[in-house]
Amino acid sequence: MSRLIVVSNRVPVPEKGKAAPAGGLAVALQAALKERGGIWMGWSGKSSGEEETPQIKTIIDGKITYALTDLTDRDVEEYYHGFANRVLWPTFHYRIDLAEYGRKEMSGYFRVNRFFAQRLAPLLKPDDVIWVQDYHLIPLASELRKMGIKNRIGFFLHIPLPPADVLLAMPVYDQIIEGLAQYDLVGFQTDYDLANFVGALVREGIGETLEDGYFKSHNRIFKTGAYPISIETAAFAAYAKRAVNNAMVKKAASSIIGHDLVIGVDRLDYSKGIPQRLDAYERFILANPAYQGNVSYLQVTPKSRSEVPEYEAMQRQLAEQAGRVNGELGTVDWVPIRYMTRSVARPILAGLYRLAKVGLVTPMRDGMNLVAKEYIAAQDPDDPGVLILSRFAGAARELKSALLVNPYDTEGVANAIARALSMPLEERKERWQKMMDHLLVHDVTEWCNNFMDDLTHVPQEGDHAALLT
Ligand SMILES: O=P(O)(O)OC[C@H]1O[C@H](O[C@H]2O[C@H](CO)[C@@H](O)[C@H](O)[C@H]2O)[C@H](O)[C@@H](O)[C@@H]1O
Ligand SMILES: O=c1ccn([C@@H]2O[C@H](COP(=O)(O)OP(=O)(O)O)[C@@H](O)[C@H]2O)c(=O)[nH]1
Repeated sequence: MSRLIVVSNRVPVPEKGKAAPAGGLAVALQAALKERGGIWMGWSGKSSGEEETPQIKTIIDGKITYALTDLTDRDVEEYYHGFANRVLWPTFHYRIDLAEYGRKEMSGYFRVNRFFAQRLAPLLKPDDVIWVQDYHLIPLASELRKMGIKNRIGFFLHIPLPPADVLLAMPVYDQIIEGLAQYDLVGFQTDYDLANFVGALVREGIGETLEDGYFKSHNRIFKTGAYPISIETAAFAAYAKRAVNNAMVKKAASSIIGHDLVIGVDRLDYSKGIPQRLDAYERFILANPAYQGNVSYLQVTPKSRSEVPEYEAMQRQLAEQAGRVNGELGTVDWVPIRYMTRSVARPILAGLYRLAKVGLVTPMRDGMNLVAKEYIAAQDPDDPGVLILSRFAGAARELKSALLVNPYDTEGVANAIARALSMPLEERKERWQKMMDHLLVHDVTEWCNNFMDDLTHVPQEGDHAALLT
């Protein structure tokens, strides 16, 4: 069996003495790496300051080698904060109004990808299979190909892929698309993302669909597909069941006696629709005064990408908004919104999800949204809560028994909260069971296996020649 080489911006290096893994993606990829042996390469998350040529540091854990590199201050600024998070992230989340195009950041992005390719190439063997994760590393295959690397290379995009009119607003869209065409398999979260990709290229006359998901563009043939990512469903359900004994979960449980709990869990990001959600919750309380004093809304929102101005501004905006709503609606013995910016470990989150009668997941746009899936997995089968889910999250393509909402419709979301809190047990059970059955089959191991099966069977670079003539 050929080795697997995973490349991603962040690398979940296991920490000594820490039993709980970082998340479903890490669990699945580490399992695949353990089976085949291989390397997980990426950014260490640290800066080397001014030092221009940081070297790879390796950490060996059984059959897995973690290969990490620092980046210079300039690289972090231009590649990560700059192009990845101020151009690709907003554009791919349909927010061209927030995209900041700068030549310096664009060239920094391509430079860092070249640097990753230079560091990776000497570690490769001819039959290794390479799997690149996410928008930070789109040009990596192109750089590897320039160096003569012929291995099978797959790419999975964790975020949405917008339609042509949005995608093409990005000045370097042609280099980004050409970069994708250098892979052998390009995977998206949903059929909608895939259709947007194919539609954009066909409309612009730079791509052509072939049979079986194959696609022709930039003088290459590659496979495309939708591979919805998921969670380690059974394990997560077990965490939630066990979490009743956790001290923090017990404290939370005793603080909501006689109250219904509504929960929201999101990285602090404009794509997650948190201000719009707070508005909807406020509207719900104002329209349903009987719930005043009887419902608590816990919003867990760890800070993220604080160096990017839009994120920094949002931190202030949200704190003010939660404070204002609490000031206006709160009473001596009731706080309507419990707002936390500290992050919570997943096994504890599992317990908090289980306490909540309603899971509020209302992004304006989201690649998948694993919180939605975790909320379902964490429920008590005898008394499950209700998931309110934005139709613009990738998860909505699968979790069709959730209460699907449009996050731009404040009143619609407010009504959904009222409906969820009063939903009869039988309906809750029926909706939950359908979603849980789906997630037990379509878990993160299945996601990983499906992608790997396709990647190991696509024709290798050079074997397409006949098809191209
Ligand atoms: O690494 P950060 O800049 O701190 O950001 C954290 C991650 O955010 C994004 O997550 C996405 O992937 C999820 C799993 O596929 C998906 O459910 C979610 O909808 C996406 O937003 C990003 O894509 C990751 O690369 C980041 O590490
Ligand atoms: O305090 C927190 C908040 C979130 N998460 C985890 O972060 C992930 C968020 O993934 P999602 O796909 O919902 O969104 P992303 O942040 O990747 O855009 C989920 O596994 C959450 O359990 C966590 O461990 N602690």
